[in-house]
Amino acid sequence: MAYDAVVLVSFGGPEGPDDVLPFLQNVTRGRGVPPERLAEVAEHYQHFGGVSPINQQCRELLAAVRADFAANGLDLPVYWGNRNWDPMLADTVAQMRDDGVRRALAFVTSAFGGYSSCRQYQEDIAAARAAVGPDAPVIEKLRQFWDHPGFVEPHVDAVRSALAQLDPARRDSTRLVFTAHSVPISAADSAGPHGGRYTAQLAETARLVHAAAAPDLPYDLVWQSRSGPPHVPWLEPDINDHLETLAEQGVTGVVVSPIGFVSDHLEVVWDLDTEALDTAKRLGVDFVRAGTPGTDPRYVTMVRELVRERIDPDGAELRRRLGELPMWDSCPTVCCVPPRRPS
Ligand SMILES: CC1=C(CCC(=O)O)c2cc3nc(cc4[nH]c(cc5[nH]c(cc1n2)c(C)c5CCC(=O)O)c(CCC(=O)O)c4C)C(CCC(=O)O)=C3C
Ligand SMILES: [Fe+2]
Repeated sequence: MAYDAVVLVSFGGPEGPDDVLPFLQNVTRGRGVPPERLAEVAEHYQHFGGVSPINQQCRELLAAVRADFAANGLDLPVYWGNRNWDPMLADTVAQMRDDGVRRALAFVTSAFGGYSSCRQYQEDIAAARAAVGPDAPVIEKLRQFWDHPGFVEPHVDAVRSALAQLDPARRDSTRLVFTAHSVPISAADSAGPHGGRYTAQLAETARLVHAAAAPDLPYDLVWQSRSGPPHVPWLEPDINDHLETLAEQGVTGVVVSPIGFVSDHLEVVWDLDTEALDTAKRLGVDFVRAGTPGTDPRYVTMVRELVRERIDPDGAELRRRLGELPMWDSCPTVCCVPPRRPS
């Protein structure tokens, strides 16, 4: 199968105060997020002048991937389109069509399975192609990469350097805490071809990062950034509640590693660096947040490797991974079927 382009597909974020509300409307259209929650999140964005860091992070990743492709003789143009904000994916796909692209591979900025992390991006791609029409390029999503060394190793190093900032004399009361975006329990239950994959993959990433970075420390996997109406159950505990529990147990310091994310976007700089940090301060717990892959060269190389896996004749042999959970290239149609939303 010949491919003639790669497209980076991401979430998108506002880049000024006037973008915030229309962006949030794009994110939450038809998703039953209460207006109070929306107002609260709008404030988080306005706190940063209405600018989410995510688009700039995508520009930097795009530049790094283009440079890496060029340096390694991979002669494919790299495009970029978002789910929720400019550059919108449909505009990007129209540009790809105008440039004569026939068949492209999509790198999505989420490592995991699940509706929000995987299936919804495939729906975004399908909707963008439908908007462009019958001559839109075919676009195939690259595989999930929760256990790829190019994703795991930057998290490992980030945990190591975060730990180095805590008092070594209090290592006995230090805890490693991994976080990921909470999702409705119904979405977690239906993640992947047989359900439960979002949490299972996160548990595997946590296990791999813990084993390589700090095997002597106890660790937990908890959740952040819960949305939705209060009566709908989401994955728990929340990081803030968990910090309370840890403080009660006598924990004096935490390294918080957001393994659920690939860059320091707003869920990281607000929900962790602002909110969770405040909670930890109030509890008298030392708190260091570990970094995310961002444009780590190993992560950038991973993008090229995922593409090579699919285009090289010996591609299957190129697959690097550290975990043991089942892995697949294209999702079956029954994968991550969106749960019915309670009204
Ligand atoms: C699993 C997951 C990821 C990780 C995978 C991935 O990376 O895609 C993720 C990432 C992100 N989520 C983001 C932002 C938002 N997510 C929201 C709402 C929601 N997220 C959900 C899940 C996830 N979200 C869900 C189930 C909802 C409820 C509404 C719905 O059913 O869809 C809302 C609405 C307001 C609110 O928070 O209630 C916002 C603004 C940003 C951008 C940050 C920035 O601007 O820098 C990023 C990277
Ligand atoms: Fe989200």
